[in-house]
Amino acid sequence: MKLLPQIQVEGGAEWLARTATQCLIDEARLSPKPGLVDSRGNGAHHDLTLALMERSAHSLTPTFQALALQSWLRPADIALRQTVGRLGRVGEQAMMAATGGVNTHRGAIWALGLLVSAVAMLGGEANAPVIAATAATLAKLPDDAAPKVFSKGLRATHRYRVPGAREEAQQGFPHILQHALPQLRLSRRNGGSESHARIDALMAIMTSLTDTCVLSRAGMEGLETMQRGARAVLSAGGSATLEGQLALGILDRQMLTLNASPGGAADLLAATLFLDRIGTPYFKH
Ligand SMILES: CC(C)(COP(=O)(O)OP(=O)(O)OC[C@H]1O[C@@H](n2cnc3c(N)ncnc32)[C@H](O)[C@@H]1O)[C@@H](O)C(=O)NCCC(=O)NCCS
Ligand SMILES: Nc1ncnc2c1ncn2[C@@H]1O[C@H](COP(=O)(O)OP(=O)(O)OP(=O)(O)O)[C@@H](O)[C@H]1O
Repeated sequence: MKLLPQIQVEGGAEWLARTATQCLIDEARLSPKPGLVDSRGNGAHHDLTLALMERSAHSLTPTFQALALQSWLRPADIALRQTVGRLGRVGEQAMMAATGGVNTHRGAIWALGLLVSAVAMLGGEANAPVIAATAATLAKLPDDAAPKVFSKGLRATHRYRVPGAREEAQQGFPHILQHALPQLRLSRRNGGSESHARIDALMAIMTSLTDTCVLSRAGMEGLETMQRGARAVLSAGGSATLEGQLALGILDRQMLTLNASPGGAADLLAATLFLDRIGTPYFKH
């Protein structure tokens, strides 16, 4: 691993932060996403808009930059875990200040924050499996300074005995590595547009994620509807095909009827786009 002058570290951190923000914006604009905020509208959300999501994404750039700078070539230890936890909470405050108190990106700060830190720990250059494994090592460490809050996500994981956002990270983001990235690349190879490939990657996540946003709002019926509907889109040939688009339309209507929104899957799509982009390392530009 090469040691870089501070100016290059700062440039690398800035690039990581800008890339993470751009992935949040790309995710938010991508359409049509069932139940979620997209370029068409607010989906199942009454307090979210695309403009708010974009404002929130921009408010997080300094947080991602600070995470990258503080993590640069550092080992995964308790001291770094505490720093990352503190910066993540500062990011949540910045998000809340930018949105007037609306939760636009809590799950996304968690997933992308850990991945930005992991790339920086690896000196700015690594492949997706190594980055995800490094992020998992960090996520598994305890953060004693974390306030003991009983969140909606935690309540859903206890009630339904399923893994949530914490576990997804601690397991090394299996929905990104085993579902979303392979589907993104397969759909691109099959000649679909970039938007179709991204929608298919979202569907691949939704086929099996236990998304606590969906569970909190629509229970197990909502989760099963999401997983079944996403499988139907992919087995119809994906969103580039007419059959796939029909299945996607059905799923969209079902999610709206159930007031369900796969916010966790959306976060993991943004994180997938980030890992996909990091495949072209900054220092090789
Ligand atoms: C772990 C987090 C996401 C809290 O999770 P929890 O499940 O308790 O609560 P909450 O309902 O507030 O948020 C969960 C969010 O995760 C996303 N999500 C839901 N289900 C899943 C899933 N199965 N996999 C991944 N993400 C999911 C959704 O966006 C959801 O809104 C996070 O807010 C946290 O604890 N942050 C502490 C700061 C920190 O340590 N940061 C370090 C990295 S920056
Ligand atoms: N395009 C998107 N549309 C909606 N949510 C998204 C989108 N992208 C990511 N998310 C994620 O979804 C989460 C918001 O979901 P939700 O509104 O269900 O959370 P909540 O505020 O805890 O619950 P509620 O709105 O039911 O009170 C955010 O943490 C965010 O990271």
